[in-house]
Amino acid sequence: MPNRYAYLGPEGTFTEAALRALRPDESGEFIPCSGVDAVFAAVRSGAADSGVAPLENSVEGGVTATIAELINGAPLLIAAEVAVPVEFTLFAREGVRLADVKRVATHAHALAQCRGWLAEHLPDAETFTVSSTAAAARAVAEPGAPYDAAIAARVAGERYHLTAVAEGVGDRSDAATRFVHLVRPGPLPAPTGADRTSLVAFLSDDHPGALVELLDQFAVRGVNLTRLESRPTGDGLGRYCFCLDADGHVAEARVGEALMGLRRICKDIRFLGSYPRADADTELTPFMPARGTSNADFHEAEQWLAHIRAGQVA
Ligand SMILES: O=C(O)C(=O)C[C@]1(C(=O)O)C=C[C@@H](O)C=C1
Repeated sequence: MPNRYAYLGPEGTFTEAALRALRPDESGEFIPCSGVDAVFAAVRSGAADSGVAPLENSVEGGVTATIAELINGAPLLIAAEVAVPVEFTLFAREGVRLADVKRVATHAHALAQCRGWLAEHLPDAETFTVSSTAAAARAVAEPGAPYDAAIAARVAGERYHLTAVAEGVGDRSDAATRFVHLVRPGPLPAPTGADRTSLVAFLSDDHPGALVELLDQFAVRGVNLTRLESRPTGDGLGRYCFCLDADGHVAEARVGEALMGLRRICKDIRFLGSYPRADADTELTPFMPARGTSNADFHEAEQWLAHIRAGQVA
């Protein structure tokens, strides 16, 4: 049976482009979902074997719907990631000129990345957010569409037979979104030497320095953090948990020990996976572990302790 992949649809989303880049086989079945929550639900229920969702954007930051699903509900693991460049085009039905555009639809994250362009070129246009950029393009293509134009990926414009009214409407031409491949809990991908570990930490109590203690668990073991985001737990104002991405794989001593340190000081930890880093081959500066924090250093110290415990004190 081919692999069934759930993704934020419909056809033509940036998420679909991410899925095409991520999937290990060419034969999979694509299951377009109407929201990130539906992607998670499909993977959790087994309706899909895995799913793809956007996690963070280089301009607008974290994708709240994905982060909320990762924190809450039945746990899923991140098995892989990919960064996709996001370039936005303003699409309309044939014959519509820029001056005719009064109502623009797109995804909230896309809108946030095109605000400057819209303010300059369509200052009077009303904007509407829909479930995805491709959903906006599809809606514009329908007869009697409630919108004049959609901001979407080039493939979405082609898929729904729209005409490009303006290209490169994003405020940053170098914008990129990081997508994650979600699976039900199971064996972890093997370490590659350039991996990332994601988790959510729930503090035991609120006291001065609580966040510093948490960060210290990584710092003293020479583990580099690549993302730290606080999200409300939902248990009342001022109650937050912390979503972290760290360099390295949980199979590495340095990362494993940091996680054990967190386990000792936190109320709860949700492990979200260790998986190959998408930017591994673009890394310019090789990672140099701080003194005493290389995997070899950890291994040597562990052996030393084992000898002492075994009564083999030299
Ligand atoms: O609407 C889409 O095409 C998506 O894949 C979602 C999404 C997002 O959630 O940020 C992905 C990349 C772009 O930043 C805009 C929208």
